[in-house]
Amino acid sequence: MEKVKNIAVLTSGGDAPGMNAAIRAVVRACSYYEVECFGVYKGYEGLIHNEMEKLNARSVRNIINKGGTFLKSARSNDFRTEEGRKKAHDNLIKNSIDALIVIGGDGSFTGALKLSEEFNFPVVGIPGTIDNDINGTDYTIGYDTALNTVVEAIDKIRDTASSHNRLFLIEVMGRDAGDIALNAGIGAGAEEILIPEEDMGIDRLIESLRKSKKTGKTSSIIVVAEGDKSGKNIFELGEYVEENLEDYEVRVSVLGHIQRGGAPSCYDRVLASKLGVGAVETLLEGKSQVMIGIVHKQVTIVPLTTALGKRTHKHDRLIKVADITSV
Ligand SMILES: Nc1ncnc2c1ncn2[C@@H]1O[C@H](COP(=O)(O)OP(=O)(O)OP(=O)(O)O)[C@@H](O)[C@H]1O
Ligand SMILES: O=P(O)(O)OC[C@H]1O[C@](O)(CO)[C@@H](O)[C@@H]1O
Ligand SMILES: [Mg+2]
Repeated sequence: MEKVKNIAVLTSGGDAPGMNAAIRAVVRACSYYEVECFGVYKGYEGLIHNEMEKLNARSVRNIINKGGTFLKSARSNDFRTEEGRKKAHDNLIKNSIDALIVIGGDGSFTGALKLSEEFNFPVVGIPGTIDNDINGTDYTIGYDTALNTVVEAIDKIRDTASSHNRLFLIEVMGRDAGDIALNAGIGAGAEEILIPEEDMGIDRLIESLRKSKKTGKTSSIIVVAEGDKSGKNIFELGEYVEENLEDYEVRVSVLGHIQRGGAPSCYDRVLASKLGVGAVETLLEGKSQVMIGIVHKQVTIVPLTTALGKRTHKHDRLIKVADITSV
């Protein structure tokens, strides 16, 4: 691979708090290592439509503390097609860009890998998603902030649940991953947690709630991940619980997109800074088709194919902790 002189960076998929901090770190690492940096707007959509501009160290001032992504993000259907990726590649070449950093989730990495394989173009991924659903990294950028947002929201709901002796079902994000539900659920002291990776069974849920009522509980919080396996949406689940559990008034709360916003936590800012610098250094070392992640506090480099593979990370221990601590 020839020496990298011009690097482009984009954010893609659902935005996540800390994406700005990651862009800032990429831009400033480029400045440190004296390579040009281009910011691409609106993820792969912007690449297809040639929406990019040169960034310098001053372009990214005062953004480390801001949620969202100033480069904007998008879900691009066109990039899923070979034709779309060809347009994107043509624009990279037209702007003399010789490597691309993609900050995003699993879908964004899948797209990056395809682009790289089809055109032999160097890419490095930085995991940026609140879902924490990427293999080969302990944390993704935005996850810690989202957890804190969820815990704060559940704490507030607990106040009203307790005042009215009610049972609340609270839906959190996570189509395929229970990380937010499980960790925020434990952190907020939820009685039950439903996640996509584990089918608890509705009858066991009712039984368990009935038991805890008998032990003197007067209100309950059930955290439900979007992709839970009950086969019912959260409102249907709420109705089912109300019909099958005596003496409880049930309410449903969907936390929604507040989980994606807000100022990044210090953890996410530092993580984003480490991974942003690591991504530029990795490209300058001539590596490609890899993700920069964090494992046991160490920045690590793993193939994108590994990042996209089945997660080795298991929830078993946390599920047990949740069971023991929620009685
Ligand atoms: N199979 C694929 N082939 C090509 N491009 C893809 C593919 N999957 C996803 N992409 C591209 O990546 C973009 C982002 O993917 P996706 O919407 O799955 O979000 P993500 O990166 O997984 O983030 P999050 O899950 O946090 O929202 C898609 O809009 C699309 O442009
Ligand atoms: O509203 P959107 O952008 O389609 O995204 C919703 C999805 O994105 C995620 O928040 C990840 O960013 C998922 O947990 C959620 O299912
Ligand atoms: Mg995803």
